Amino acid sequence: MSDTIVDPAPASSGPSAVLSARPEAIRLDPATTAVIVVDMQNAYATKGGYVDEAGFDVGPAAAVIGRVGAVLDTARAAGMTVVFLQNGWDPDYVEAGTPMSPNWHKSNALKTMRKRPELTGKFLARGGWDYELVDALTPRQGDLRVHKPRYSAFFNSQLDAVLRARGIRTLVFTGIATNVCVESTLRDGFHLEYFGVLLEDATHHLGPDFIMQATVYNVEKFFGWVSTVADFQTAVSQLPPKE
Ligand SMILES: NC(=O)N/C=C\C(=O)O
Repeated sequence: MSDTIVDPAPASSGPSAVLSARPEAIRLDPATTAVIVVDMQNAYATKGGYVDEAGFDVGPAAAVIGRVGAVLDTARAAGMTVVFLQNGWDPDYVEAGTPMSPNWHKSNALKTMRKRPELTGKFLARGGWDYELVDALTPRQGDLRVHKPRYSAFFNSQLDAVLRARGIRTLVFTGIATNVCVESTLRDGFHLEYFGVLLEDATHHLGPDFIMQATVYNVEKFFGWVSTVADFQTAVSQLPPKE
């Protein structure tokens, strides 16, 4: 582990915390840091939702819900911005695209509904249970919600504008799925000059375990920093509480 501390907001004069991370520690300034909660919707974290019905394992999501909640309590107390992302489309699936869109071909939600017509309209439609955030992670006053129609939250969404308007420089990632929407958004954030931190145990992947390891390797080596919920709590809980 190196002694370097990466500082995304060196001009900031307020209190900051140093987060233990790989490959280097990173300074978190609460005024310029947002916790991004990726798609903690029934679709991705609850039995009977889209990924469960499509054959993926949602079992580990229950523990992730608790860990994300703990991260949010710590972040809100320190005055960090909290952004909930919600993946999906309008109830008529216009935003999902036509066969001219790769999304129409690759989305396992759309494919499962085409294969099992009795499920048509159930998955990821705004206004439906599957699209809703899990009950335990209901947004609080001051938290932001951003709708997104593709894996990366930086495409066809308000995310970049919302973050820039608040002077956010650092994005702390939690949510599902590590290897799809979390990684896509962290990567695109890197290309837009955001500093991305993955709290690995506050995420869950879709697919075999090696795919989680691949994302962690990619983030640590190429796109950002990797840390844990306990290290985030230790660092951020030492900050003075927000007035
Ligand atoms: N939230 C996600 O990572 N979603 C992954 C797959 C999908 O939405 O089909």
